This record gives sequence, C-alpha cells and structure tokens, in this order.
Amino acid sequence: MKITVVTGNRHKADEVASFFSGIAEIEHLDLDLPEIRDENVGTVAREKARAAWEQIGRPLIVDDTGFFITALNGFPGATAAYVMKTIGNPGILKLMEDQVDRSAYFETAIAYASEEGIRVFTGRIDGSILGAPRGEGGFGYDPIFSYEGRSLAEMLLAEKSVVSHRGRALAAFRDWFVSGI
Ligand SMILES: O=P(O)(O)OP(=O)(O)OP(=O)(O)OC[C@H]1O[C@@H](n2cnc3c(O)ncnc32)[C@H](O)[C@@H]1O
Repeated sequence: MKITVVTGNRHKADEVASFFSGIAEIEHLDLDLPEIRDENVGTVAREKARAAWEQIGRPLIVDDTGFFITALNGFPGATAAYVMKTIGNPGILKLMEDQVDRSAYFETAIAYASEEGIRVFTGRIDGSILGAPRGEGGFGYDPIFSYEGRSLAEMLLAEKSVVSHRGRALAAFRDWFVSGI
C-alpha cells in the first residue's frame, strides 16, 4: 500500500514517513494546491485533500497545522506559515517579551483521501513559549515551543512524534487505517 503525502514542507513529509515505516510506503509530492482561509485546520485540510485528490486520484494525505498563542488571542493560528515566512521566531519572541501568560498550542489536521472519500484526524499539543530559542532539531516554531521542560527542537524526531500535534493526529489515522487493512 502506497500513500502520497502532498505537502510543500519536506519536514512534514519526513515526520509522516518515519511514522509509517513498516506499515505503508510513503511518497512525497509537492503540488500547487489552493489553500482556503479558515480558522479551523480540519476544514482547511479537508479542502486541500479534495483538491489534491482531483489532481492525482490516488490515496493521499495532507496536513494543515495551526499555532495558537493565548496571550496573542490565538495569533498566528491558521496563518502560521505566513507568519513564519515574515516575522519568524524572532518576531514571535519580540511580541511575547512582556507577556506573563506563555501558553500556546499546535493543532494538526491530517486529511486522508481515497476512493471512499475523505477522513480527517486531529491532534494537539499544549505547551509554552520560551524566552529564547533552544535546540537544533525539528523545524518551524519547534525551537521556541516548550513541552514538559524541553523544546520540540531538543527532541529526536521519534520523541517529538510521541507527544506532538502531528504525531497524535497520525496515530489516530494509523489506528483507523490498520483496522481496515
Ligand atoms: O505545503 P503545506 O503542507 O501546506 O506546508 P506548510 O509548511 O505551508 O504548512 P502549514 O500551512 O500547515 O503551515 C504551518 C506552519 O507552521 C509551522 N509548523 C508546522 N508544523 C510544525 C511543527 O511540527 N513544529 C513547528 N512548526 C510547525 C511551519 O512553519 C509551517 O510553515
């Protein structure tokens, strides 16, 4: 069984591939997909999956991830990719300089499209924003997000996958997927 991961983000594809080793063959494909604007990662992922299915018509998954900071009223939320490209982690740390409430969370929706339609699985991780980046691993906001005393960038990929938003969404998908094989 082969599943195509449709994403422009190589790190996401790597995390999915490592999660499925031994269960399914994962292929990475970067398609130019229209991304709708919506606060709900599940809605965005479902629409991306529908568009990707129309283009390639074989089993695929897409991932949409949001990053929500409580003190900033949920910013950057669904605009996490744009904010990473523009102000990045230094900009977020600056916005958070005097904030006492450091809580934040990631939420990922994994949408799986096949002949039978589209299924969406979500996962979330709650943690806090550090004062300065830590760690060399991971990607995106990982160096500034702390979970139980370590930044996500200080974890090995396998460790991150056990606790992360993406790992939890993928675990829910995997449980459903293997029950149908
Ligand atoms: O092609 P797609 O799959 O859409 O790739 P993308 O990188 O644009 O993905 P998103 O729209 O889901 O954007 C979420 C942003 O949040 C960041 N991000 C996503 N997953 C993350 C993770 O596990 N750890 C840290 N940052 C993450 C990363 O910078 C992304 O650009």
